[in-house]
Amino acid sequence: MAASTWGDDLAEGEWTTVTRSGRPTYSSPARRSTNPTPAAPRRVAAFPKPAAAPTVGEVGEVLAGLGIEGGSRRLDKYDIPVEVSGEAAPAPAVGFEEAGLAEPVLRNVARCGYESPTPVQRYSMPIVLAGRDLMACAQTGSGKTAAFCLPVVSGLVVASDAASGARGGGAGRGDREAYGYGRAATPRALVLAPTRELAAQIYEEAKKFSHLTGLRVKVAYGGTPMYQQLRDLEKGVDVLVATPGRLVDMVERAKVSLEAIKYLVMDEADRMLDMGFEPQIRKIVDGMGMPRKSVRQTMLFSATFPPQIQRLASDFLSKYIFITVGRVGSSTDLITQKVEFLSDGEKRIYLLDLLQKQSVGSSDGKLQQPLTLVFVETKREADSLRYWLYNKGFPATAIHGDRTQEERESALRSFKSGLTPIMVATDVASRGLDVPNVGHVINYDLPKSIEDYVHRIGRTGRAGNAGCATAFFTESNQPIAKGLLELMTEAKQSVPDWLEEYAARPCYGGSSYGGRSRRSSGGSSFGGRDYRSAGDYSGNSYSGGGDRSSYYGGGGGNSYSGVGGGGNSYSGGGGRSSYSGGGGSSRSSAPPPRYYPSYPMGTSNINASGWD
Ligand SMILES: Nc1ncnc2c1ncn2[C@@H]1O[C@H](COP(=O)(O)OP(=O)(O)OP(=O)(O)O)[C@@H](O)[C@H]1O
Repeated sequence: MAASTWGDDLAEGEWTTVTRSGRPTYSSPARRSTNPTPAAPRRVAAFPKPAAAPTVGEVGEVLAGLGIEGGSRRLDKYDIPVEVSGEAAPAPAVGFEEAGLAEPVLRNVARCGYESPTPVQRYSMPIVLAGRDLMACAQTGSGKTAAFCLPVVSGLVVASDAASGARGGGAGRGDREAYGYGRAATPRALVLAPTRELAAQIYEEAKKFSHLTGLRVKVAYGGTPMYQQLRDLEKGVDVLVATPGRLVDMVERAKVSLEAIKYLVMDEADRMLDMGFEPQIRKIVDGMGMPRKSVRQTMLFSATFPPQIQRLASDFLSKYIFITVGRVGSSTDLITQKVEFLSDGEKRIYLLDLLQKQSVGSSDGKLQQPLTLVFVETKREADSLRYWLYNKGFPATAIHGDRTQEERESALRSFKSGLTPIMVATDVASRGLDVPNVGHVINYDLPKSIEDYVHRIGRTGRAGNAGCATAFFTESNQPIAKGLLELMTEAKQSVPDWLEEYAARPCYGGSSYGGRSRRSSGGSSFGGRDYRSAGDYSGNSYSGGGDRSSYYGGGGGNSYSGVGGGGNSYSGGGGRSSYSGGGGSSRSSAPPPRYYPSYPMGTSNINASGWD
């Protein structure tokens, strides 16, 4: 192919992403049709959907290509356990209307095409609307953003209406009149997120939920000139979404005041309170004029909440309610997980093998590739692997902290659109990013902590869709073996014998692997059970730890039994590993836990003789 210098600049029309028909249907992103919008229950115009690469059904084809059955299953109902602890927790809402959201917010929910709330939304909305603090642990892709945005936006709308009523109607929302050029912006809600891309994503969601409410939603993150963001803030802000570093900078320059904060939300809260961010977070919450915890309302959300982080987080909360949705700190059942034992030297060849197997060839020589995220440990490796893949004929882009913000955004756009369906990433892309229809997450380098693994694989299998994740395990990953074994067993995945052996070995290095993190590495403490009830889960429980909540759909009783269901062989070449997915935890007895490459493959797109 006539490759351009970089994956991001890939010439149009050369590659395509997987289509339902299996035929190559590549066209420029501008011409590509958008996914059908689900029927809105209320009569309002739906928000336009951005052009996205493959559809849900198409991801199913990817899984089928990898030998996994049932991948395209769209779940309408999902039986999921919910646990609630804390004093006098409000009952969950059945639907958005029953939750008590303000009318304009309900219209925006309908515009988004959301028919019924997900479990984390059902439980969170009444808690937040009742003015309670909340720590919520819910699986990746389960709708946490709306779970905090909707009640916060609704609360602000109601407060603004009350204030404007007290003033005798009149102008606008809230204390808009108090703003002016040169004055510090005084948001009433602050949402903190650990990465710029996640802040930008939450901002877009919050804007949708605030549409036609009169609320002003603004965003502030680093890597872009501050003056533009400041000019925007000077026009007034009700909801500010920010990364901690840029926010501290703005407050120190007296451009933003935190004195009017009524709602404080930390998304990916366990990451935010990990060693790297904690000092900044403490400064923002305790040292920059924000109202104290009994005055403001504080909400912490994540898919993982190690007990030691919960303990730390409880400093910021007042008489809070804790909810866990889904199995404790686990990955979702929607993701079929597989782990391969490799040496470092085998990784690249194996990766090519995987990518090749999931490529679907077509009559005119074009290849189709599902959206695939490849996680590596270092920025250098991200660049190096991306070049290498590109030279092997795979359109890849990369995202990591050494790229400029413009490059990062361009990489993400290129990935989302399917122009470069492979994205090599460091952990900067592991949390929160919601890219529809990512079919495969490959942990080329496993992370040091099991929480990071949970978040990484959570980039697929989102919002009721299926996905798959493959991990490359090397000798040096032994510290994570125990956590991985527990996680995979709990998610009813096929676990190779060798992983059990590694998990049983004594692990030196303890729970602060590398000495840089409070997070757990290999142990079982990654979960989300309320640390206040450790060992004795009896007190103040709303549901008694077993309410089963329907997911993405009203009514009930359908229970989801796991992805796949039947011993499909994943690997093809060599036939060493079974990728059976659902149907109960199984132990596959793996012959020698080594990878024997099935190359050369004689494919049209890979220069099989040119591996390095
Ligand atoms: N009630 C709903 N009905 C249908 N789709 C929904 C609903 N709520 C959220 N979604 C969609 O589900 C997807 C995942 O939501 P979101 O990004 O909030 O997940 P998350 O729980 O924050 O995931 P992560 O832990 O990875 O950050 C989004 O595309 C969102 O639009």
